[in-house]
Amino acid sequence: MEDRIISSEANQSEVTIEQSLRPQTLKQYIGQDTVKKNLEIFIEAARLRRETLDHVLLYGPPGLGKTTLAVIIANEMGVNIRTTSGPAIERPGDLAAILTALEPGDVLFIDEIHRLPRTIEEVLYPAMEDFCLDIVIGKGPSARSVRLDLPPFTLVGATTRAGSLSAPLRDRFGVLSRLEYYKEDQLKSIVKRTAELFETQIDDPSAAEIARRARGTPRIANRLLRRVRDFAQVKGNGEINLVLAKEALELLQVDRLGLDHIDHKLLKGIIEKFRGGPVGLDTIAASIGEEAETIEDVYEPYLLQIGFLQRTPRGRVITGAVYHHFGMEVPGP
Ligand SMILES: Nc1ncnc2c1ncn2[C@@H]1O[C@H](COP(=O)(O)OP(=O)(O)OP(=O)(O)O)[C@@H](O)[C@H]1O
Ligand SMILES: [Mg+2]
Repeated sequence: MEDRIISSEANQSEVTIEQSLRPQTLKQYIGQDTVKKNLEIFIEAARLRRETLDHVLLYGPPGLGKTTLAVIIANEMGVNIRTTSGPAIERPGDLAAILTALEPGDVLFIDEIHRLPRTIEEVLYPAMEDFCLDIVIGKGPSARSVRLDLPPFTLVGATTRAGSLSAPLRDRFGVLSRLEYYKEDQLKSIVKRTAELFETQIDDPSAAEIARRARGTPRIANRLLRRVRDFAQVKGNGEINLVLAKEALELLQVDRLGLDHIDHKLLKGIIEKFRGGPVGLDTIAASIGEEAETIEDVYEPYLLQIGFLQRTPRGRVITGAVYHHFGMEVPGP
């Protein structure tokens, strides 16, 4: 799969820059008002009672701010954060080592928690419920189980696929927060905040233009801003205005709704080869030479979100909005 400028996943070179852009407090965190309001209350209550915060599960598409929020939770609680991920924990011993090294009240952040092996999950249950570990010492007939007390901690789990989480694990989280795609004005605020951190001048219409094409995703908004800023540096004096912004975005081949050539290929393929559908996922996949799974996980979510594509029992269907977007006439029934 090729690299796309509008990919919602972080690319290798972005990791460091993203860290420097992360808001550090709930106040600085733009949007996600429901999630924020709830967390504010739970954090305040836990602090007043001098207790650890309940375990928190953050779920939602890539790039919406799950990792950012995990760091903020630790900051707001005034504790340390220890970060790991589902696939990084291979044996029960790995998890035991992490858990026993925690300080009382710490946040343990497990990213991609749906990829935790089942055997590890089982070690996690008593740790989450009673702050203890059951470990087996020795082998064969002389093996015995020992119970180890752990410091109280808050587990913050993040996943892009809440559906793949086992029910017993999901049930052990006290707070479940779903992150939503951002609205245009929220993304605009994020773009302006990032520009300020970059010490780059950007006018309002340009920030709005970038926000509109960012597919509801802060990660994409920040990435587009960086590319537009490069363009403004080379073609102008570094300040971003609407003419420069539009020219840069045109060059990046991101259209006014944030669609790129792959989206176009997919949508036009369905129009031209299947008269707008319904057409089965596998048929689409074969016709444009992509894996069905890639289409479902990577290409489709945003097209469904903006109402360009619908999933029906008989297959995928294009909506009238797509024809409008391409300046085509909507075909009759
Ligand atoms: N609410 C927000 N306000 C300002 N910036 C944000 C917000 N949410 C996310 N960002 C920015 O977007 C970038 C991506 O966020 P983050 O890494 O937290 O996403 P994620 O949900 O963890 O993604 P992934 O699923 O890929 O792990 C960060 O650099 C962060 O600065
Ligand atoms: Mg993350």
